Amino acid sequence: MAGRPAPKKGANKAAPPAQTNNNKRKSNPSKEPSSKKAKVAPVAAKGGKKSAKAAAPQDDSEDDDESWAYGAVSGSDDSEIEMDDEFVSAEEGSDIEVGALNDDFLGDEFAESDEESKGPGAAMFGSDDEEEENQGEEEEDEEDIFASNSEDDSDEDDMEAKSRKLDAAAQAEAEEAEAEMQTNIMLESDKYVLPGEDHEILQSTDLQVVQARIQEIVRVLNNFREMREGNRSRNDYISQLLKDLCLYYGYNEYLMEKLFYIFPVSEAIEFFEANEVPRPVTIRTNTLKTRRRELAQSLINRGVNLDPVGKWSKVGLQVFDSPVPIGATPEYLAGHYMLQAASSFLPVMALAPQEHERVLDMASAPGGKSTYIAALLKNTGMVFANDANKDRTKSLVANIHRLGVKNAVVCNYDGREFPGVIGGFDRVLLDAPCSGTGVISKDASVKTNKSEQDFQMLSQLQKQLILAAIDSVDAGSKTGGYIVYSTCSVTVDENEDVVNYALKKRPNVKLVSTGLDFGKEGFTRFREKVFHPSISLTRRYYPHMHNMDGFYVAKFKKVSNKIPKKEDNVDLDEEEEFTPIVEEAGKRNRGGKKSSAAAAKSAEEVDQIGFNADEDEELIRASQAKLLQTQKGIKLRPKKSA
Ligand SMILES: C[S@@+](CC[C@H](N)C(=O)[O-])C[C@H]1O[C@@H](n2cnc3c(N)ncnc32)[C@H](O)[C@@H]1O
Repeated sequence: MAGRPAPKKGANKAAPPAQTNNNKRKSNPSKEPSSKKAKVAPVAAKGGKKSAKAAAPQDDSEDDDESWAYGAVSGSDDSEIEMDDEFVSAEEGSDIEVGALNDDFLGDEFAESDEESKGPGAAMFGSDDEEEENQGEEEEDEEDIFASNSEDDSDEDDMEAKSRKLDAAAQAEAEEAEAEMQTNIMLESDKYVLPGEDHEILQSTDLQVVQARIQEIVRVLNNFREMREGNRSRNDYISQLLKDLCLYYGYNEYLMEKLFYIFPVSEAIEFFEANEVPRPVTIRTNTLKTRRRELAQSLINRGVNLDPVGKWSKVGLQVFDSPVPIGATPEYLAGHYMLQAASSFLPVMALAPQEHERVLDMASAPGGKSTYIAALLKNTGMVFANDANKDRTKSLVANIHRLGVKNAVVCNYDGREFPGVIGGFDRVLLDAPCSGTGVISKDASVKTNKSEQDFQMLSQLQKQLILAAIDSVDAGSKTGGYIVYSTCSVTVDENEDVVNYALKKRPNVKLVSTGLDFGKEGFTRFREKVFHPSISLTRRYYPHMHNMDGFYVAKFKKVSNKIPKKEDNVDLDEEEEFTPIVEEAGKRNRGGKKSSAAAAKSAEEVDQIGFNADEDEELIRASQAKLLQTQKGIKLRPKKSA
């Protein structure tokens, strides 16, 4: 990025749906295009339109849902129509725009190109000066012709001179016609000339120009054989495109490259464009206190304009607009709902906790998923809502109270210390700390604040946490034995790579279907990487495709509590040496001292880690006794050993 000006402010801002056209990002008023051009969003008008419709994939037939027949949900139509109009203009304009931008671009390009090496464009477009000169000559010629026509004294010399002039005029006209033909040929073939490295246009902060170039390059890449210039390689175009995308959308180069290769070219741009548009506001009905129909009715009575989030959820509502702050209604304060992104319902739905189970939510603050788990358990069983960040557990506790959750234990451990803290869960959710590349529309700082090192550290942490999550589940659970891993990131390093690592390190788990009936399959190959074929069972969610935050969900079934020893584990490279997670946690825990009972065991002893019911019972009893003694002065007699 050396020497390149900082991205324009507007490029970083998440624009509201109705503002996704490039007017928002215009930086050079002197290059203001026609009104038609200004309406065109860069390639992703379609994505924007989807966003504007605010429809999850299964939402289409939601209108038919008779439970909503009563709904005073007028107004949603209006907003939709308004947005549609906006985007229809953008789409309608796009065809015309391509040509128009092409012209504009070529004009700029060739006006600035080296005189000596005038390309085809030099002949086609000529400079302003040349044009004036030609025009002057033409006028002179015309005057001459008319003057000569009016003269009576037509001697031979005069005739010859006039004839020569006529020939010259005809020749000039023919050349001009030829040049015009060339112009047309150029437009028809759509050859796109990349700017040279030293070209001034590379430094341009005129986002209009950058946007036009993005469109052109995408067009070339989509029809490379026909449209590429000379023997330019695909990489030449892609490297220019990546620079332009960084400039236009305001990402750092490292992240841009990471995200770009996840998608086919055009789709990548839809993704980046969708990140500029906020996702719909959604809430989750707290079924511990109310039902969705009742909640919807109460909110509608307050003038809130809403709809079910989609057929895939029985508890979600999408709020289009509200005359009252949706985070401060009496229903909110009474705990009838949680303000929660639609994507964040998915891992809990995949986890599918059953009544009376013991569930661990390993990274749970502020508790959107823990409280959903508690609701699905109908306040039976137990949810251990853990988070390593003590400050964040405050909002977790507040939400647990507000929503009337009575079966939760809040704890504050590094997740990697499990199952040393407590194990033998029926199900574990690991909604892992991640880079947040799925929620850029909410937090644009992600575009620039993550380095390569951050990604390495995150993926390392995620790998350690996923092993701890697996080890905390009891494979013998009668109803469960499941682990769900999720992130709000779309990068492969934080998703498929982590899951693949877990499969390698813990052959006692296998992937199973998430039970979610939409979402894209996880990658089984990505660039040079090849993953376990069962990773296709995992699911990816994208803002441009599902109109929800970018998300990833994987579900494992633990088939045995026995962790294979190193020698059984055929596929490990040196760096991935097998160490039971409890031992690792013990070392890490409090300056290398093994603080938990299980962590104190040697690697041999923890052959069969997972859940040790007696040990847990001991720990719980000891902690209850301590509590009774300190708070109520009651001293329990120690339990007689058998
Ligand atoms: C994606 S957020 C969790 C959101 C939460 N599941 C919800 O639905 O409200 C990730 C959480 O992981 C926590 N975290 C980070 N490192 C952790 C660790 N080593 N062990 C446990 N939690 C950790 C962060 O404090 C953060 O609250």
